[in-house]
Amino acid sequence: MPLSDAAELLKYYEVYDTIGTGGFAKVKLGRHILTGEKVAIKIMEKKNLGEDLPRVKTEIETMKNMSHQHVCRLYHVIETHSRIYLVLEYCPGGELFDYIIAKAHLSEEETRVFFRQIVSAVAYVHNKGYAHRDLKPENLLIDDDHNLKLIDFGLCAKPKGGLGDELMTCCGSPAYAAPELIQGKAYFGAEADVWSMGVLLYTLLCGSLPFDDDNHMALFRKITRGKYWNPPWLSSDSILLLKQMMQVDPKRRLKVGQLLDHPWMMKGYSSPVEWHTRQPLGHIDDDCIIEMAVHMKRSKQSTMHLVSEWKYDQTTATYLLLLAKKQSGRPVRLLRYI
Ligand SMILES: COc1cc(O)cc(Nc2ccc(C(=O)Nc3ccccc3)c(OCCC[NH3+])c2)c1
Repeated sequence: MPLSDAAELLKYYEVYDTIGTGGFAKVKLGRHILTGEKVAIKIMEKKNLGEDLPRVKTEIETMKNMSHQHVCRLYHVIETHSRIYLVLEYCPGGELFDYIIAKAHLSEEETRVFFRQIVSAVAYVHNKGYAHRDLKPENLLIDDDHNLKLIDFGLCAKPKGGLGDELMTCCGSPAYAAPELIQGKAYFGAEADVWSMGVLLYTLLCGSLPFDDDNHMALFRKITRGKYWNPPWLSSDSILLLKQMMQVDPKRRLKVGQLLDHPWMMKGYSSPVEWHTRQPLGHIDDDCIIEMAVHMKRSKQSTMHLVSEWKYDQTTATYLLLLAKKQSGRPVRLLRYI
């Protein structure tokens, strides 16, 4: 990578090998020097983004508003002459997609643990007025506590008038796309996300896609028909929930609110899905502020003020990574000798 671009990144991070290459981005492993915390660094060449640049800007603004235990966290945005770097939460368990493949399919119990986390993340995103629109196992990563983190808000939308407004752009992966979306009809993002979650639930329980075909048109026909095979190992409760989520008519489809305490979701649990965030954006942790104040030789007050500006610069990254350290039970300490 050209020195000038990398120099800004290398001021704050050690950069290791590439762990993923996507459409117009690649993801490398990294380590934040000051806290020692591992991170994922999404690297995008501006020249390759072309007309997708506005979409990336949208994703960045969306992520700045997201702080939730099941949403991958954005720590730092570095824009240089030719690149945009996103420093993101480290999720060493890899993709849920690979996890399902490795186990053929998951038990109903294990699926329920994961699916409650997915519903928690999606309910939070919807409550913020966004629809994700690209829900699939590839966009759910497993962190080092074996919890799921929702990633990739590149296709998410925030309709001007809130989720009550209809969307038009057709996007996401066809196999997970709702019938109304692939028919080019005006659709509600929240309803389309519920369909995709139904497809996701099916892949977790069955280890395959409910609607699949190499031929695009054949796939579209299957989705609009809405008929799929239920493997013999599915419980009748699972079959019912899948049916309620993969309703071709979006008005007959389950709402996210009904998922939170759905009987299938409650089996073995005593409380509905907790979708509120455990790390509200406004809350500033005292221990982290004090450690930063000492390190920056600033007053606690001025450090608190600086962090509260949430510029997603080195200050934001240092604060959030110190907080991550504290939440993982590691000492709230910055490297002294620098
Ligand atoms: C909001 O979070 C986002 C947004 C986005 O646009 C992209 C990503 N992508 C990420 C984030 C983290 C990882 C990661 O930590 N992976 C990893 C780390 C250690 C071992 C194995 C995987 C990431 O990985 C991409 C490759 C996974 N196949 C992508 C997050």
